[in-house]
Amino acid sequence: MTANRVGEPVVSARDLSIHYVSRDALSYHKAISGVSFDLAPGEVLGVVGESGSGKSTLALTIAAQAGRGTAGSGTAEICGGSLRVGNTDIRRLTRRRRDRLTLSTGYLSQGAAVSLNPQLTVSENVAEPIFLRDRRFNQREAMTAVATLIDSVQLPLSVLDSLPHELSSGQRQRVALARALILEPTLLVADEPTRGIDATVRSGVIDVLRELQRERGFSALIVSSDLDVISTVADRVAVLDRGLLIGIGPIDTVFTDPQHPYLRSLAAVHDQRRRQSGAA
Ligand SMILES: Nc1ncnc2c1ncn2[C@@H]1O[C@H](COP(=O)(O)OP(=O)(O)OP(=O)(O)O)[C@@H](O)[C@H]1O
Repeated sequence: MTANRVGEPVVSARDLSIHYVSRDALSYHKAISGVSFDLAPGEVLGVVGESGSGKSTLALTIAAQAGRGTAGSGTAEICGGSLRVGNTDIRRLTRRRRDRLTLSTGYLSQGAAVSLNPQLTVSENVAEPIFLRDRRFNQREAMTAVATLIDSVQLPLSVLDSLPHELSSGQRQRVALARALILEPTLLVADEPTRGIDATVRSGVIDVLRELQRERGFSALIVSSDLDVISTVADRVAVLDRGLLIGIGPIDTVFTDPQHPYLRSLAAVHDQRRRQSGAA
C-alpha cells in the first residue's frame, strides 16, 4: 500500500457496491449495497452479520483479493461507489498495483490455517511472502524475522521445523497470523480468525491478535460472526444485513436503542453476554 498521509483513513468506502459476476458473465448477484465507512490508522473495525450478509465479500475486496475467484465460482467486482485502501483506488486496480497492495495488506482468509502449505515447515510457510516479494532476500534476516514473529504469536520456537499437520488448529491459526503479518502490513484483514478453532484456545488467538495490533499499531478489519470476538478485539463494529450497513460505531453505542430487527437481536445477545460476564 502506498503510504497515506498522517491521519487519513487507511480504508475509505463511499457508497460502495459489490456484485458477483457469473463465469459466463451473463448474471450478477449483488453482495454489498451502498456501504460507506472509514477505517482510521491504528483502528480495529469488527464486521458482523449473518451468513451471506456480505462480510467475506467486503473483506476480500478490501484486501484486493477480489478477482482471484476460485474455479467454478463468480468473481467479486465493485459495481458502484468507491473504495480506497491507502492511496490506492481499488476500483481502478491494475494487476501490478494489486500485487503491490497484496504485499502490504495482511490477509488472513477464512481457511488460512488449513491452506498452509503442508509440504513446507512452519518457518518456510511464514517466510514465504518475504521471498515472493524478493527472491534474493537475506535468508538469515528472514529467519530472524520469522522467529521473532513466532515468538510474538506465543508459539515455542520448537515449532519452526514442524509441518503444519503436526500442530493443533489453534497453533496453525497462529502460524497463519504470523504469515499474514510477516511483511509488517499497515492493514490486516482477517476473515473469521477463530472459525474452526477449538473453543478452549479461541480466546488465546484473539488475545494474541489484539496484543500484536497494539504493539505494531496496524489497522485491522476483523470479520467474525462471534460477537465475543468482536467486543474483545474491535474499537468499532460494523453490522451488515443482506449487503447493507445497518449500524456502525462503538459496540455499546450501536446496540443502544437499536431500531433494526437484526440489530435488536444482536443487542440482546450482547446484553446477555455482558450480564453473564458481570455475574461471573
Ligand atoms: N463466489 C461467489 N459467486 C457468487 N455469489 C457469491 C460468491 N461468494 C459469495 N456469494 C454470495 O454473496 C453474498 C455474500 O456472501 P459472503 O460470503 O460475502 O457472506 P458472509 O457474510 O461472509 O457469509 P459467511 O458468514 O457464511 O461466510 C451471498 O449471497 C453469497 O451467496
